[in-house]
Amino acid sequence: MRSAKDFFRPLAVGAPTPITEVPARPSRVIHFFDPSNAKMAAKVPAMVGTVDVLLGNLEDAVKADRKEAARAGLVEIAKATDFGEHTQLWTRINALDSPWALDDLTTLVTEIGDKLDVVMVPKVQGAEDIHYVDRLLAQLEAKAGLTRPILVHAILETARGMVNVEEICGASPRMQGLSLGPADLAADRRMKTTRVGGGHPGYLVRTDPVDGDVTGARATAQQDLWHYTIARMVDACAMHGIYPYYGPFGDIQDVVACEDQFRNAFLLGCVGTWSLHPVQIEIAKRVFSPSAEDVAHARRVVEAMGDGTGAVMLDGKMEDDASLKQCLVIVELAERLAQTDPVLAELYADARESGSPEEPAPASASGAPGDGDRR
Ligand SMILES: CC(C)(COP(=O)(O)OP(=O)(O)OC[C@H]1O[C@@H](n2cnc3c(N)ncnc32)[C@H](O)[C@@H]1OP(=O)(O)O)[C@@H](O)C(=O)NCCC(=O)NCCSC(=O)C[C@H](O)C(=O)O
Ligand SMILES: [Mg+2]
Repeated sequence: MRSAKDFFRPLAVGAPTPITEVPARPSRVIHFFDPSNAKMAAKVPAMVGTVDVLLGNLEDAVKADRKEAARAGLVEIAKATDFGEHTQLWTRINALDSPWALDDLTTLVTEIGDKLDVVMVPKVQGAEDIHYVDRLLAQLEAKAGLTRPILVHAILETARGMVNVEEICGASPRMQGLSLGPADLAADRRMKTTRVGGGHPGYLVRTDPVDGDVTGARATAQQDLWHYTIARMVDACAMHGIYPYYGPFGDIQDVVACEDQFRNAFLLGCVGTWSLHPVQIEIAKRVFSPSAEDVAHARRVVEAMGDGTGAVMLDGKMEDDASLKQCLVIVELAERLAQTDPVLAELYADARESGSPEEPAPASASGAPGDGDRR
C-alpha cells in the first residue's frame, strides 16, 4: 500500500513532480485522426485552434499492418506542428496486452513527450493498469528529461473496468479523466447492439394498456442505453477531481442523434466528447459550451443571491444556495471557455435571457440578498 505522501513523489528518479490538481483546460472536443492516413494527417496543422484536443489514434480503427506507420506518423506530425496555446495533443495508445503498447509509450514519450499532454489508455480493467502506465511514464519522462508529467486518460470499455471505476480514477495523480468506449463495452457486457454509441429503438418503455387492452396503440419512448454508465462515470470522476467524457458516436451521418447523445452527456456532467469526423467538431463544441441564455440566467441567479445564502424568488422560481452552486458551474465554465474562444467571449458578454426578467424578491427573512462573501 502506498502512503498518501508517496502519492505525490515521482515514481522514478529524475521524473517530474506529480501534479495535485488536473488543469481545467477546455476539452469539449477530442478530435481523433489516424496518423498513418496521409489525407487525415495533412489536415491536422489546419485544425490547430479549431479543436480543443487533437488525438493521434494508434489503437482500433488503425489496421494492424499500419500500427508502426501510425506511431511514426504521429511523431512526425508532433515534431512539425506548433499546437499553440489552446489545442492539446493527446494520443490513444494500443491496449496494454497488445504487441504495440510498450513501443507506443517508449517511442512517443522519448520522441515527443514535451508536446504530449495526455495518453489515453484503452480497455483499462483496474488500478493495476494505471499503476503500470504510471511507473513506465515516470521512467520514460526521466529518460527524456521532461519537466512536466504526461497525464493519463482511461477508456471504460469492459465490465471489469466499470466495476473498478472508482479505483481507476484514484489510481494516480496523473489521472486526467475517463471516456466511455460504448462499442467495446457493449461487446464485453454481451449487450445485443451492433452500433458505436447512441441509442437503440428496441430499448424503450411503453405506456400501460387502456382498459386492459394490451393490443391497442400505446405510446413508447426510446430510453438512453448509456444513462447508468455515464452517470456512474461522472460520479467517480467528480469524487476524484478528474474529468468525464462521452466518447464515440459512430453514425457520422446522423448528426441529429449525435447531438442528442452529446447533450445527454453534457447535462449529466461530462465536459467533452470525441469527434471521429470533421462534421462532429462543431456539434461537440456547440453542445459542450453552455448556451448564452443559460449563462445569462446563471449570472442573474448569482447576482440575485448576493452573499450566496438564503432564498429568493426569480421569475416565479425559488433560488437558494444549491441552485446558486449549479449556476456557478455554468458561469465558471463560460468564463473558462471565453478565455480561449473569442467567439464565445463575445457571445457570453452580450448574453441576455429571453423574456422579461423580474426583479428578485426575498422569499424569507434570512434570504435577503446581502453584500457578504459568496459561498
Ligand atoms: C469514419 C471515417 C472512416 C470516414 O472517412 P471518409 O470515408 O474518408 O469520410 P469523408 O469522405 O466524409 O471525409 C471527408 C474528408 O474529411 C477527411 N476526414 C475524415 N475523417 C477525418 C478525421 N477524423 N480527421 C481529419 N480529417 C478527416 C477525409 O480524409 C476527407 O478528406 P478529403 O477527401 O480531402 O475531402 C473517418 O472519418 C475515420 O476514420 N474517422 C476516425 C475513426 C476513428 O478514429 N475511430 C476510432 C475511435 S472510435 C472507437 O475506437 C470505438 C471505441 O473505442 C469503443 O469501444 O466504443
Ligand atoms: Mg474501444
